Amino acid sequence: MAFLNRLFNRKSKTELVSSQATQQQLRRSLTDPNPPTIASQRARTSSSDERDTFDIYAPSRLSRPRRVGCDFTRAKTSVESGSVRSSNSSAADPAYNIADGVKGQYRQLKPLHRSRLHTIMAAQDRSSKRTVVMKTVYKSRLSAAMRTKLESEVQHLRTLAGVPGVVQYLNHFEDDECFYIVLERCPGLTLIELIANCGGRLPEHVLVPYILIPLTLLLADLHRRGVVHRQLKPEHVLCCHESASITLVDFAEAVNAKQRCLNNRAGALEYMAPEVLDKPTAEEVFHQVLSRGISEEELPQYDEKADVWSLGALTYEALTGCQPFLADSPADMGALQRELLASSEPPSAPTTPSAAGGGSQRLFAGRSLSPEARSFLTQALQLDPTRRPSAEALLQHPLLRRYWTRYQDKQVALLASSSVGSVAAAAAAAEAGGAAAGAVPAVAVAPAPPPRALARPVWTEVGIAAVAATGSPMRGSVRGPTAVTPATACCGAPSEVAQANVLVAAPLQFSVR
Ligand SMILES: Nc1ncnc2c1ncn2[C@@H]1O[C@H](COP(=O)(O)OP(=O)(O)OP(=O)(O)O)[C@@H](O)[C@H]1O
Repeated sequence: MAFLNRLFNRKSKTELVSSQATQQQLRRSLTDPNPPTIASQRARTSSSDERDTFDIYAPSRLSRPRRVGCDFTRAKTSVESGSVRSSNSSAADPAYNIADGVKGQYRQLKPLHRSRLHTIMAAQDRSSKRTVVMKTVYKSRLSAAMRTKLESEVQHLRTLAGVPGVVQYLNHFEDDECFYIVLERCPGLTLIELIANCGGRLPEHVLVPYILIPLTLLLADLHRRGVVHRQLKPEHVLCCHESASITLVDFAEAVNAKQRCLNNRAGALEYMAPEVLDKPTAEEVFHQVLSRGISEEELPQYDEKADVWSLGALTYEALTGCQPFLADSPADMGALQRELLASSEPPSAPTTPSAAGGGSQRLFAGRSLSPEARSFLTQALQLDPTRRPSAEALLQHPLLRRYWTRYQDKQVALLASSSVGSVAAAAAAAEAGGAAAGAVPAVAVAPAPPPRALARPVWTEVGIAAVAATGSPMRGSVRGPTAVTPATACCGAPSEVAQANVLVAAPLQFSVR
């Protein structure tokens, strides 16, 4: 933990600003033979950061071409101009509705990130004083397809409200010029910043228990719900030291595979799975369906394994400091992936990590990775999605099992640091939820989705409830991320191991609405 403290504290000293430009620079520094230090990054941005103006990433300040910035003046003055629409409470309808004055509820603080289409601002809710993030999307630059995507993002964020690890949706509205989505302001650093702060790569003992395990748990949870994120990359994973949690942002490309076909290319090229690379774009799908009269179901599909590939690419980058695959086009990327993974052998059984990773020589050449890490990457980066394990199966991988105790210790430390009030509330909830049955009671008291501020304590409290109601603290050994479903936990004998598993599996199991 001391090591993590040092990593995260560096952020406050350097005052890194999350932005596409900064993050590109960070990534470049990871692959540079002579990477600029964080201090030099700071020197490059400090004068503008201190001014806290809208031009902090003016093109002239960047050594590399970037997309043209937005017209912030217009965004700023739009507060007063025209009507403002706000969301209603119906989760089924993400339409932006009229409600004058909603935008005035938020005081814009500073930009965190901007692209051609939108900007992401830190803002403050004037009534609650809560710091939030406001995604402002410029209507004039939005195509019909993009608007649909935006509505789908809101829909997903609302459906996933309260799921630990998913950025919390707070509000959405529009005025004449922009759409606005208000989200919780996730604390901490993006994974790419964390990697940079750590000198270019993360040690396995930091990455696996604090980031990879929670991220794999979250993916397994999302996939169980049918949601495929499709844009998993280090910039979208926010890592918070204080709450020892990760948060996934940007659900713009997310799709619920139970409701919609996954047949179009989406996501960031560097993290895109081979089976996604050769798919048509959303526009091409649209035209194919229109012009050829075929239904979407007839087009080639892919599934949630695409996220598992991205997880593998992200893990490789975090451990080595280099992106595994870099190419300029989907075709080149496909060829590169095949070339680097050509010698890949069928994945070894998860129980024999030392035997795994024998293939993929080119990808791993010169990389110092443990046998378990090589095995994990070999499996997650399987070219054939049918041979790639699911996120849930990866939870049983030796790499994750090796650090499971450390992950669990972190959860127990969180339990210990929870307030007395939380314990009392959780114990009361446990009692109300059937603690009298003597079985693991937490299952019966899975709480309603909480406000995001409570998202982490939810499963913590559930765990506390389990411990409090059974009178058994975390004593027994934990066998790892055994998939304990509420049903099996209820029916099975409430052994210490079962309790511990419920506690450990809580982030995965108790977030269901
Ligand atoms: N809720 C949030 N809390 C804190 N920071 C955030 C939040 N949402 C986004 N960010 C920051 O803004 C950056 C960009 O966010 P996001 O990916 O949603 O925007 P984007 O324009 O869609 O990015 P891209 O298109 O490059 O993927 C993130 O990498 C992160 O640094």
